[in-house]
Amino acid sequence: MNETRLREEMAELSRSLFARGFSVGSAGNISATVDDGLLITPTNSCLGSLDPSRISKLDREGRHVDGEPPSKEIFLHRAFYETQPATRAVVHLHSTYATALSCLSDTDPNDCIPPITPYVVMRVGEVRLVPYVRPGDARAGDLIRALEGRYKAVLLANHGPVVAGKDLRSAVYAAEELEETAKLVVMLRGAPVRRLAPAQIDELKRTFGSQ
Ligand SMILES: O=C(CO)COP(=O)(O)O
Ligand SMILES: [Zn+2]
Repeated sequence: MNETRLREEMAELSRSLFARGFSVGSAGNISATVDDGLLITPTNSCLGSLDPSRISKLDREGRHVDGEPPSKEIFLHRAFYETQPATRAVVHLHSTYATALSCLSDTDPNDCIPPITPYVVMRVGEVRLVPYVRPGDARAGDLIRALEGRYKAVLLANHGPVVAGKDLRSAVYAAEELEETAKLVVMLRGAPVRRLAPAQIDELKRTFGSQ
């Protein structure tokens, strides 16, 4: 996909997320790689009304070369690209239910989202909790790098989800799947939930791979 089309797709998918309440105000940020660097939503921008031509562009060394100033979470996004060669897009939201799980003190930090449906296994996988740092703190990048690329999705404690994908649409769909599964997890709190069995999870991985 060429850069012009990718900019348009970033604005379209962002608008769709905003329209459905996955992001409010100026919360959240989205990035995707291009041949000579990466595109990322401008800091303090509203995902509901991005101007494709004003999306920030950084070169391969991380220098701001075009558009408005980049999201302050650029460290977070770059850490995913640095540790996951197949990742081409990263989506960070403050979507309600995933953020709720990121605030609950009894969320298992190694297994924030249990494998309760096939699609969360196929699109998201295991989700790790990343300790709290303030929004825009470069240490978020260090915390992601310490995971050595093992997780496609994480929850930032008391903040929200971050999801990586092989392209922009995959990352957005995975972020939506994560949010809807988080909603189920919150709805089912206290109820005797049946997780998918390890053999069922293996079958999904064998059949569908990592999509
Ligand atoms: O979600 C956000 C911070 O965590 C929004 O920050 P930016 O507006 O700088 O992208
Ligand atoms: Zn945020």
